[in-house]
Amino acid sequence: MNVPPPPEVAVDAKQLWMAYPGHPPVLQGIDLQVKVGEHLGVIGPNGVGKTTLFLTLCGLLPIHSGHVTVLGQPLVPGEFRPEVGLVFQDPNDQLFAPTVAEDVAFGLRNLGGSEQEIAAGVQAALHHTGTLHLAERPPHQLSGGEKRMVAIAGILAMRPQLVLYDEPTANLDLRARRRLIQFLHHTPQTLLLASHDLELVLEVCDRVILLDQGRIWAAGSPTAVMSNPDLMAAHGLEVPHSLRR
Ligand SMILES: Nc1ncnc2c1ncn2[C@@H]1O[C@H](COP(=O)(O)OP(=O)(O)OP(=O)(O)O)[C@@H](O)[C@H]1O
Repeated sequence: MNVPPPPEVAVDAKQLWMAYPGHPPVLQGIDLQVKVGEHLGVIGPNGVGKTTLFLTLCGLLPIHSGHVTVLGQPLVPGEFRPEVGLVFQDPNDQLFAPTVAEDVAFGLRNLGGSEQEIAAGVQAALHHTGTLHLAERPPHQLSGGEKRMVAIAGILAMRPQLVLYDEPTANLDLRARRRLIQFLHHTPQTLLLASHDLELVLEVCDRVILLDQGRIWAAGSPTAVMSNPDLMAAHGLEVPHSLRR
């Protein structure tokens, strides 16, 4: 049997346009390649299309025009791809089961497999995210930081190769944020990370794109892009403290 080689490019978008029905286009000709294993930051002011880009790349929104492949396969809107995981901006959008363990098991169960395999997958994901001690707790009683890590566990349980994190440090205290940065820094998967937390992007990402009005205005190393005061100011952003002279 001929097994195709694993893709080297995790995301390949050419002239991607997307518009919500009855509204002007949000994504206006995005050209983007993300290599397998890369950690890509997506920065830009409010409302410029970061979340829309992520939802589109996960197949949750229809494409208006353009050509996109994800992990070597053409993107088909509406198709569930367990190898592509999205961690939502608000963990409350993701967590709904009566216990943390059941929540983390949900996606795995949809993939099939024995109860033993599901239990092992849940244990591994909880362990990996440092949330094993929360297994029997109801998700709605958890703190914001705990919810975030449990939401991540639910995605990682499905063993994705590409994970998109939308504002992962929103509402986290300093300690939870630091723990998450360490976690993301060491994550082996290809990672796309949209955030207003520019220090997070600096610590976690190999490369960054600056999105504004649905277009990419700059791409390069996080230090090079984010230390450019004119570029940052032109797009309503500030050079992060650690890059100020
Ligand atoms: N369901 C929808 N219907 C119509 N317009 C929408 C919808 N969802 C988002 N938008 C609009 O699309 C644009 C891009 O929104 P999006 O959430 O992708 O921006 P963002 O860059 O992630 O913003 P933020 O940094 O504030 O999270 C905004 O103008 C928003 O109002």
